[in-house]
Amino acid sequence: MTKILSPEELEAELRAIGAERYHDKHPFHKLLHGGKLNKGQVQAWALNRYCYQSAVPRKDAALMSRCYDRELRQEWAHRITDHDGAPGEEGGIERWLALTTGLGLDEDYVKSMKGALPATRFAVEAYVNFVREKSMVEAVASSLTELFAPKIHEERISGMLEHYDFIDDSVMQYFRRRLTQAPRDAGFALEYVKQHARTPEAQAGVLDALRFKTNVLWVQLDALYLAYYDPGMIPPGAFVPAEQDG
Ligand SMILES: O=C(O)c1cc(C(=O)O)c2c(n1)C(=O)C(=O)c1cc(C(=O)O)[nH]c1-2
Repeated sequence: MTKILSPEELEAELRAIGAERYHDKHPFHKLLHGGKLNKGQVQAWALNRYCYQSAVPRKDAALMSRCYDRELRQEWAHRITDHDGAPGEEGGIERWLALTTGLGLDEDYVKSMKGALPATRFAVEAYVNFVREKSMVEAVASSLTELFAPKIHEERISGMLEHYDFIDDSVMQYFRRRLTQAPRDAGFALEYVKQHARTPEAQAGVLDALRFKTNVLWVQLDALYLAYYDPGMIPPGAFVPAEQDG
């Protein structure tokens, strides 16, 4: 029989999952941050990652549509405008497009997602569906990878600015903004999960939700690695970097 964990023990288990499985451990991220990729490979990463960015507000809207707790909705709502922006105000998706445009990609092509890898599209849609279908506490727990995001964003800002002459500070604004947004969001989600997962079954569910989400992130980097690094197996229809970019 599984025993019930105290809120502190549950937090420790959640953090252990991040320490073992978060995508900062993936070889593709090490290549990206360490300056080991060429411009075409960085373009491929950025245009695939656009799919994730554009799915995040949809998954947050899916969560809100099923939520009967007004206070939770009140707290969750800003996540949508953080990404989509408000009228006259820039959001995360526009900041992401500043990065892809700065890398020389056509905005309409990026937004069309036509060049994205099949695995990227399946993975991000699996995240939206997970949030649509699972319990509220599992849906909230699936966002908890964000507990581990600030460290990777710091590494990305410094690593990419240092190593790539085609990256400058103006296109890294997306990550700078996330340095304050992610801890606030993750802190709230962690408290919610600690308070609401109070049976062994619910606790097993939230731990699995976080494992699921680390897989959503990991598999996207596996696909980038195989298509654009080694062995260079680009699926039909996916983005092909221009010759001069390496
Ligand atoms: O660059 C990254 O490695 C990274 C990871 C994650 C994450 O851990 O899910 C998010 C983000 N960035 C991010 O920028 C973001 O807005 C975001 C929202 C969410 C979420 O699950 O609601 N994760 C993430």
